[in-house]
Amino acid sequence: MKRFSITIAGGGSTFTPGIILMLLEHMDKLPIDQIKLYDNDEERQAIVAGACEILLKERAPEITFEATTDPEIAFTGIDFVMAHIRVGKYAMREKDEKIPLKYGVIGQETCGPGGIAYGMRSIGGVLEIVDYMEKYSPKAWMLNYSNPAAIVAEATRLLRPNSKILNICDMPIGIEELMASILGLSSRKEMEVKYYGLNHFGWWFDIRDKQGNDLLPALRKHVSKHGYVTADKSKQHADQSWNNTFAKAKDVQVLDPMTLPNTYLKYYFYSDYEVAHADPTYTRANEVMAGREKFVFGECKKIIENQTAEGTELHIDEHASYIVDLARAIAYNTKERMLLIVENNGSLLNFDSTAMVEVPCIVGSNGPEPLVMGEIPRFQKGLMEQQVAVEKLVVEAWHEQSYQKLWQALTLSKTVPSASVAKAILDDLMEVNQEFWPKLH
Ligand SMILES: NC(=O)c1ccc[n+]([C@@H]2O[C@H](COP(=O)([O-])OP(=O)(O)OC[C@H]3O[C@@H](n4cnc5c(N)ncnc54)[C@H](O)[C@@H]3O)[C@@H](O)[C@H]2O)c1
Ligand SMILES: O=P(O)(O)OC[C@H]1O[C@H](O[C@H]2[C@H](O)[C@@H](O)[C@@H](O)O[C@@H]2CO)[C@H](O)[C@@H](O)[C@@H]1O
Ligand SMILES: [Mn+2]
Repeated sequence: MKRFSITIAGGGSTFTPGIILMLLEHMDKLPIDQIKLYDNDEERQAIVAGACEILLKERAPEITFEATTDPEIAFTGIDFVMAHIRVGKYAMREKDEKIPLKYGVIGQETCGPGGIAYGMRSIGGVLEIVDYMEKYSPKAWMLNYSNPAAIVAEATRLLRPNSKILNICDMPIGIEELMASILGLSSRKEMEVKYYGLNHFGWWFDIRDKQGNDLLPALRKHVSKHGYVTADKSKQHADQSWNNTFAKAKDVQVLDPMTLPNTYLKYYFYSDYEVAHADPTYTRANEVMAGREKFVFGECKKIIENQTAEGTELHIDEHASYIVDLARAIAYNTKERMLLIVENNGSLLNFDSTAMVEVPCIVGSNGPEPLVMGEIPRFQKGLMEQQVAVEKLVVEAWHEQSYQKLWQALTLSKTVPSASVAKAILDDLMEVNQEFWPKLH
């Protein structure tokens, strides 16, 4: 049986150890010959890599392991690139979140001005990795979950139309796990869903069990009272801020009680509430640096110091097993049904055929085949048209180095109240992003 060679791009990510542990757990489904870590920050990656090397030697010595900052070494002889880079790292995420809040506007990683600023940084980084992959391993596939996935996906559609890249997000997966828990099902895989939207901006409109029974009414009843908060404490997020987001889905769902919403719609429907409840001096970036980053890097350092991973608290990121499902779909033509971010091309009948939408697809060796989700209602269509225009304008702004288009993008974002506020935020963001954005004219 063929064993696969994988490069993790963004090797120094807080998610790398959890994903490697997850890959080890699923070796029966996707046998691995080699794992390489690639990052452009040697020092940061060295800590994660040092720990992963020890962990792999102890738990799967048959896997060859290497960490590098050299693209030729990283991308030669591989089958898959799993990409989770964060251009500008948490220092820039903090600025993305805090600058808009100064103007009373949502400060969030992927929604509103913060997501636009992050998109302007990510496009170049992701395209560079696609190009390395195509140069050194032209048959490989890139499984991308670097954010902001909506903007990154539009950039690859427009600027690398023939590349073998699949854009995927774990947020619907996380929410479906909560739905399964709410329904008392053992796994989200017991549900078959119909969903439409853009990344971090979508709705479930049909959810059934394998016998075809309609599960939506029971879920709607629960969400209208508790959002996606489930009684099973083991399924709840460790961070209160995430649990607040899951609870807020209760208010988001009211806008269209016939569907179930993605949680991040709260930033568009309840911007005033979210801004009022944000601390402009301590945002999610600060929470993540003090929480996930400190924990992961602390544990990695302990492993290196002790020269063993025995007793480590690093844990498997089981919900990331969707990445194995995706790799298997390509490798073994499994025809798995998965939500991916793909070119619409008629999946949503009354929507821009060139928009990158999030819809169920059948995934096989030749990539994804989007399923037809039909016509979308006027409310969602209006919201999505506005948001997809923002995303396309950002990509055009990056490509054409256009200040004007980026200003339009910010002005069009539902989270921004006026063109003058958009300009003030843009000028501040441009100032701190000089190292990362193309020069705008
Ligand atoms: N779509 C999803 O479902 C999903 C879920 C979780 C996280 N993410 C994304 O995964 C990414 C990583 O998140 P994190 O919180 O672990 O961030 P992190 O900052 O801990 O890790 C990102 C790594 O990328 C590296 N990097 C930055 N630019 C690079 C480049 N041009 N080439 C190679 N490496 C580069 C950084 O040095 C860093 O080590 C983010 O984009 C995040 O938004 C996506
Ligand atoms: O603020 P962060 O860095 O913790 O998370 C941002 C990411 O959020 C999503 O992933 C969530 C997931 O939806 C949720 O269920 C839970 O399990 O945590 C995940 C992140 O820790 C989202 O899909 C990503 O794109 C974001 O980067
Ligand atoms: Mn996501």
